[in-house]
Amino acid sequence: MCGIVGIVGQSSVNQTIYDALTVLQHRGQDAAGIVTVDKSAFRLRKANGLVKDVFEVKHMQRLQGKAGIGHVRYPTAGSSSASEAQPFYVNSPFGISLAHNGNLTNTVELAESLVKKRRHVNTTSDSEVLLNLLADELQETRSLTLSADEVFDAVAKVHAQTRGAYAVAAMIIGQGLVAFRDPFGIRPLVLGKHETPTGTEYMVASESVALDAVGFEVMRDVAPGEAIYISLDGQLFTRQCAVDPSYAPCIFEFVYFARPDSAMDKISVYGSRVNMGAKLGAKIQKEWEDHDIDVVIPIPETSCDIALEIARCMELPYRQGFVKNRYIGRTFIMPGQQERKKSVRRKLNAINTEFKGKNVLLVDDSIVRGTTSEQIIEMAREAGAKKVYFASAAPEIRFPNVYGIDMPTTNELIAHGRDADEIAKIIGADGIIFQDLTDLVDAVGMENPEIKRFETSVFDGQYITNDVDQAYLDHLTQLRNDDAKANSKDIGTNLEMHNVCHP
Ligand SMILES: O=P(O)(O)OC[C@H]1O[C@H](OP(=O)(O)OP(=O)(O)O)[C@H](O)[C@@H]1O
Ligand SMILES: NC(=O)CC[C@H](N)C(=O)O
Ligand SMILES: [Mg+2]
Repeated sequence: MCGIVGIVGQSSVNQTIYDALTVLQHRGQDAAGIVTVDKSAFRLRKANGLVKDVFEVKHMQRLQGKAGIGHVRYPTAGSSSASEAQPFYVNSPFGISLAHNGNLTNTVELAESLVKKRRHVNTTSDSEVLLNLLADELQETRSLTLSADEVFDAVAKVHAQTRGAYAVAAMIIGQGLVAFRDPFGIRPLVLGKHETPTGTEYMVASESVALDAVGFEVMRDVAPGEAIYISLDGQLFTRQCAVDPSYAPCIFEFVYFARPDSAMDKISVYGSRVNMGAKLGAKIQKEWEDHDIDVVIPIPETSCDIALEIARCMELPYRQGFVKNRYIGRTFIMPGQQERKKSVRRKLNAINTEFKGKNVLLVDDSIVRGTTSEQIIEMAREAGAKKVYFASAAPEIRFPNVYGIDMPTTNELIAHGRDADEIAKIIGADGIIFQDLTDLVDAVGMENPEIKRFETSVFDGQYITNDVDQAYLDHLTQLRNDDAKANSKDIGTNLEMHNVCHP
């Protein structure tokens, strides 16, 4: 899902960006990077790995400057090679560095158009394409000092050509920080500030929790299609740059990706998860009137808030039957199925006494590939459970995601072409129940009734950008099935190309 941060500060920003990235680590565990503006030069450090491993003291010392951007990566396009870690850099015009959360759906066409404009894209990343597109539009301005309007005009032209999902923070050397969000606001972006004796500092980030953690006050969400420009002397400008913007934020952010202590588009992630629990609890009671469930047990970590509410609604005990190893990251966003599979048992362990002789209802936020549920049910039985029921706070996921979640192929989705009974059989559950899509939309939407629509394509196959057809999905399957990804891992480890990235 990737996390992005951008700051124009009054003093060194390296530590603040680092701290913000650690708080956004749940959005991407594969690679991390920071770029700062040190007078007239960019300082860059990026590599594969977690934030704590990528940045050593020597890197932090080199990341000087009062403005910068940062990124944590969960690859959803291109390869997982270190050369596709972000931020990306182009030297003209000015020198621009860009961090992107999301996924473009017309990368191939855009890349072809850039070739015709004699622009070189050195990796297979859609984010590098986006950077070159922005650079190309800024190139048109010809002025040595950019006005906010010139920056916004360039963003408007980027919107006009780009399809898909994108929340972006880009630093233009000698000028300022530009941040923008796609016209549907599929990916989140929030703006905040911090008053200091020498002036106001501004920050953009994927989630409000990043601002909270570094002492910035949340001002508001960046609107769909809107761009924010903060000049390096600290002036804030904003403009709507899309022709027909309308809200359709990705509902999966609320189901799984975002941290519960974040608010996105004025929707409390925690609140929406509690609502999901209430809706699902009511459905279970209605559909399984004579159930024999003894206890509700969450599958840590994301589902805990949901399971607690289900238990409350059903007047059943809630018990933490699984203990999570805090040193293992999120399994769903790991790059390969082998790794994901191995990690479940390393990550979660059952407390036998909580299962012995009981009929348990296991709760998860979602079932995607079924990697977690299948192994967890096995563990529950090994721990002595009599019957194991399963509840998912999201409906059946039957369609690929093309907007920044790595679910590119239908075949890997356990619910694709299967009904609930068939899914229960595969994962070994005695019964399974899924949230209805209308209930999920209500659960999230009731936190902010102003948002009338969400991006729900993984559940209903309706792609909001209207440009996704079967041919595109087939192309994606070819590009990003597990075998293709495994083969492309080592391609292009060309970090040394980046002249500002020292070892
Ligand atoms: O059906 P699957 O393909 O297994 O995917 C779904 C599971 O993956 C996620 O957990 P994850 O371990 O990534 O993170 P969490 O600790 O935040 O729950 C999600 O919360 C589900 O448990
Ligand atoms: N999850 C994301 O937002 C990924 C951003 C970009 N598509 C990449 O793969 O690097
Ligand atoms: Mg989970």
